[in-house]
Amino acid sequence: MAVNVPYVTLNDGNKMPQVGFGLWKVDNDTCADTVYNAIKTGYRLFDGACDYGNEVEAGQGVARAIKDGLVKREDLFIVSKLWQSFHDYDQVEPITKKQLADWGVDYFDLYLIHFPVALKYVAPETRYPPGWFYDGESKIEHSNASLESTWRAFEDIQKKGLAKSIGISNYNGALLLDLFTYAKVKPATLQIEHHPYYVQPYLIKLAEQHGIKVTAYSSFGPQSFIECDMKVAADTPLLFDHPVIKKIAEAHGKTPAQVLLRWSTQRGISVIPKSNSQNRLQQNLDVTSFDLKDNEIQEISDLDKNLKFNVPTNYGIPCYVFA
Ligand SMILES: NC(=O)C1=CN([C@@H]2O[C@H](COP(=O)(O)OP(=O)(O)OC[C@H]3O[C@@H](n4cnc5c(N)ncnc54)[C@H](OP(=O)(O)O)[C@@H]3O)[C@@H](O)[C@H]2O)C=CC1
Ligand SMILES: O=C1CO[C@H](CO)[C@@H](O)[C@@H]1O
Repeated sequence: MAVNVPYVTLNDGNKMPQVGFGLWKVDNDTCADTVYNAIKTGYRLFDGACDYGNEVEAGQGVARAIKDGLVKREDLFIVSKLWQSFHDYDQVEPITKKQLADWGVDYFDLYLIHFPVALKYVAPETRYPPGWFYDGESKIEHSNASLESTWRAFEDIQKKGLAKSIGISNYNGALLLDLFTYAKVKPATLQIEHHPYYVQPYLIKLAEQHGIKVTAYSSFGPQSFIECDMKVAADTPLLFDHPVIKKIAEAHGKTPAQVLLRWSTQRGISVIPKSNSQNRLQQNLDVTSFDLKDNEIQEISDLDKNLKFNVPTNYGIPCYVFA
């Protein structure tokens, strides 16, 4: 049976499901079916990106669900992101339109600046207009497109109705404060890495003080410590194996994954887990049927190690803006 998820109200009045489905690492050949099944299971928010390379297939899943009468377009909340190589003011509207065409829809519910670092690919290319997408061989340079001009382009695509809400991802506190000096429209959401090993309480507080809703990505933390600094990993169990998480999961008769998602949603933070398994997809959606006690939330928050693992390397070009 499909599960109903709660909605959060954004600072522009739009309503966003608090639990969504993340599309990173969803294979192209299974993506349409995965999205279709997720809709059937009750997912209404899909978190995509140009960089994930599966927006066409995700759109096919959406189109099939609409054709079969499972949902209407307005029931869905489609999120996409601007990739780093499209930050120039003049690139933003054309690439947004290209991504909308890939999805087969005429507006995004939310469009985000993916990373606050502008790049340019100096190369011929295949998938996008010349120089617009990485071909695996070209030279990459930093671009001098300012974040202010990219945000201005975002405000303009919102005015044109291409995105109902606009937001940012991977901004730190300093970049957020800088944005407040020039933004006419405040971001509706900030999407960041957020799990018990990387809590970022001050950044979250700053966003909340300015009415910006936070979305957590990588809610389960690293899946293997090969992804992290091994020195940190030595005394750091995977979150699914952590005794505190396991103890709380057992106390509630839930899985560690559900506890990790509930730790965020109960504090007003949205989540976008991805799963290729129908069973896990179903269980990740059902995160609000239990409440953690205040001391359990605190115990989980106390696991913080300031351990960020999702650091984009972008083929050797520095993109690290985190403190
Ligand atoms: N803005 C940004 O820069 C970023 C955004 N994102 C977004 O966030 C989404 C989620 O982040 P991501 O880093 O992929 O991490 P997730 O937190 O979604 O973790 C995904 C991993 O957890 C496994 N998993 C999922 N559900 C369960 C469960 N119930 N029990 C056990 N294992 C489970 C999945 O395996 P399996 O599929 O086998 O179930 C997969 O290996 C992305 O899809 C993307 O949309 C992610 C990173 C950066
Ligand atoms: O969103 C994403 C998930 O993380 C990856 C690695 O940092 C990014 O490249 C990707 O765009």
